[in-house]
Amino acid sequence: MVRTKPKVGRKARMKQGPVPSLDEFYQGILDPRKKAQQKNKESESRKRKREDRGASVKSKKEKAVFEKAKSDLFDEEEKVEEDKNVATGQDDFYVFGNEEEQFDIDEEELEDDNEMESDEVYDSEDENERGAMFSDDEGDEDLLEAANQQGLANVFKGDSEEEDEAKAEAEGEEDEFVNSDDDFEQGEEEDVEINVDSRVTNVLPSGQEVEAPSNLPPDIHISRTRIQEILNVLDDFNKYGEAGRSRSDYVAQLIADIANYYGYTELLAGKLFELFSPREAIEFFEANEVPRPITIRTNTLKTRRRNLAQALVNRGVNLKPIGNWTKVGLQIFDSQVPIGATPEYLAGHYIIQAASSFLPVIALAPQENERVLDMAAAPGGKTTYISALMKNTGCVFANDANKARTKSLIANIHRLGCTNTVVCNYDAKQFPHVIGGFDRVLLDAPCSGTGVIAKDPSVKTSRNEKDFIDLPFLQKQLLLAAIDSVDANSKSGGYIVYSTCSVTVDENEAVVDYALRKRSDVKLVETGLGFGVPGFTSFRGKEFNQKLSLTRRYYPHTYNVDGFFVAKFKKMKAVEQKPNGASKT
Ligand SMILES: C[S@@+](CC[C@H](N)C(=O)[O-])C[C@H]1O[C@@H](n2cnc3c(N)ncnc32)[C@H](O)[C@@H]1O
Repeated sequence: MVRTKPKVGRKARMKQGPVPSLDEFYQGILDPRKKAQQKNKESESRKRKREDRGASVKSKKEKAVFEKAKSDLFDEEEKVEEDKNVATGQDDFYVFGNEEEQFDIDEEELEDDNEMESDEVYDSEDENERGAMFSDDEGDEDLLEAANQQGLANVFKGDSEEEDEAKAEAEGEEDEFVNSDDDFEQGEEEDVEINVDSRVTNVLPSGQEVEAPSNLPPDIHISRTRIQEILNVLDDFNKYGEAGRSRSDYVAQLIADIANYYGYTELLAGKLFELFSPREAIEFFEANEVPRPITIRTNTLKTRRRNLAQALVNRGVNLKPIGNWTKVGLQIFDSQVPIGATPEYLAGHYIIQAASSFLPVIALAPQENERVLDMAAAPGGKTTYISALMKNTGCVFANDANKARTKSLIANIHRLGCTNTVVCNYDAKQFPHVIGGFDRVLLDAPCSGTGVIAKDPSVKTSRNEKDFIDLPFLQKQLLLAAIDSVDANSKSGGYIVYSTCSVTVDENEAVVDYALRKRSDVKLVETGLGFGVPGFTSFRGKEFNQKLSLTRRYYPHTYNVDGFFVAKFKKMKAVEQKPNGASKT
C-alpha cells in the first residue's frame, strides 16, 4: 500500500507497548554497543516479542515490585534533596584548547542584536506554558491517558490472562502483540532468520529506479524494510556491501528512509542520525514515537512526597516514585481524576514536570540564602524547584524575555507559594548590566526542542538550517551573559548551569566549548547527576575541550526521559598579578 504522505505520530506510536517506569527503564538498559552485539545474535523482533510476552507473563512479579515501590514510598522519611556541592574555595584554572573557526563568534558579533522571537524556541515544559494561567497542564492529561493506561493494564494483568499467555506460548500460538500487517520488526525477522546469507542482495535502489520519474510519494513500507536491510549491511560493510557502492551511499539512503518512515525532514533526520551508531539511531527515532511517562514534582514548600502520594492515591491515582535519583518526583500511571485539576494541584502541592527538567536544578544545587538568577524562566518549572530547594530563603530572580510567558511564570510562583522570587522581563543578554553578582545562574536556554519530539512531533518538520545557526548564536550570547552575572567570590556558590531540551551538538557542546574559549575564568565541573551519557569531546572532525566529558546528555531511548543536555561551570576568582610576577587570588 502506498501512503500519500508519511504521517507524524503514525502507527508505530501504538506499537511500542507499555511505557516502563523510569527506574525500570533505566535499570533495564544495556550499553548500546552490547545491544548491537546482542541484536546480531537474535533478531530485534524476536527480542521485542519476548519482551512483550514477558511483560504479561511476569506481571505477578511486576505487581509485587510496584506494590513494594509504593510501600517504600509511604515508609520513606522524605527530605528535600540536599546539595553537597557547596563551593570549597579556589579551583585550578584550565588551559583551553585551540580556537576553532567554525564555532567561533567574535564577542562584538555576539553583541549584535540577534534576538529570536521567543515563540520560535522550545521549552521542555511546553504544554505547561502555552496554556492559560491555571489550565496549562491539559495536554499532559491527554498524554497521561494515552501513555500510561496501557502500561498500567499490563502491570496489573490478571493471573488467568498470564496463564493463558503462557499456555498459548507453549502451544506456539501467534503472539497477540504482533501486528503482522504493519510490523517494523517482521521484515527484519524474515531477513535475519531466513535470508541470513543473502544479505548482499541489492538493498539500494538501482540507478534506473533512482532516475525513474515517479509521481508517487515514497512508500513507507519500502523504507521500513530497507532501513533494516541497510542496518544489516552496515553491521559488516566489507562482507555485505554491494560492489561499487560506498558506505556513504548506504548511509545517505538510510537517512532518506528514516526521514520518510518517521516523518522528518532529511536535514533533521541526518542531524540526529549522526549522533549515534546506525542501530542506536533507530532506537532513538523509535523512542520519539512513544510518549514519555507523566511525572510530577512534589512542592516541598507545601507538602511532603509521602503525604502527596497518599492524597493522590486516595483520589484514585496510580503512582510510584520516579527513581532513586529524586526524592520529590512521582510517576503517574493512570488517574481517575484530572491530574492538573485536583485540590492538591490547585493548592500548589505539586507541579506537572518532565523528569528531565529536574536535572538542571539538581545540578545547580542552589543553597539557602543565596542569590540565584534563572535567566530564561517561564513557565517556572525550574524556578519553583530552585525556590523550594532554597526553602523560600535568599532570592531567586526569575527572568524571561517574553512578557506573555511571564504570566504563567507568575501563576506557578503564586500557586506553589514561592515567596523568595522576583519576576523580571529582560532580554537576558542584558545581564549582568541589569543586575549581577549572583551566587548561581541557571540558563535553561531557548532551543530547537529536538529532545522533546515525542511531545511535539511538529519539530520533525519545522526546523531548518537557519535555526541551527541562529539558536546556537543566541545560546552563546546568553551563556556568556550567564557567566558574567556570577560572582566569582561567592562564598557558597559561583556556579552556572547551562541546559537545553535539544540533543544537537550545535546547541550543546559547541556552545559550551565556545564559552570556555571566550571566558578563561570558568571551567567545567561535574554536574553531580548520577546518570547520563558524557558529552562529546569531538564530533565529526571537530575537537572540543576535553572537559566536555563532564557534561551530560539524556536520550529518550536510554533513560526514557526527554532528550536533554546539562553542563555545569564553576567561576573562579580572578588572578591578581603582583608587581614581582607572583600571582595571588
Ligand atoms: C526552555 S524555555 C524555559 C523553560 C523554563 N526554564 C522552565 O523550566 O519552565 C526557554 C525560555 O527562554 C525564553 N527566552 C528566549 N529568548 C530569551 C532571551 N533573549 N532572554 C531571556 N529569555 C529568553 C523564552 O521565552 C522561553 O520561555
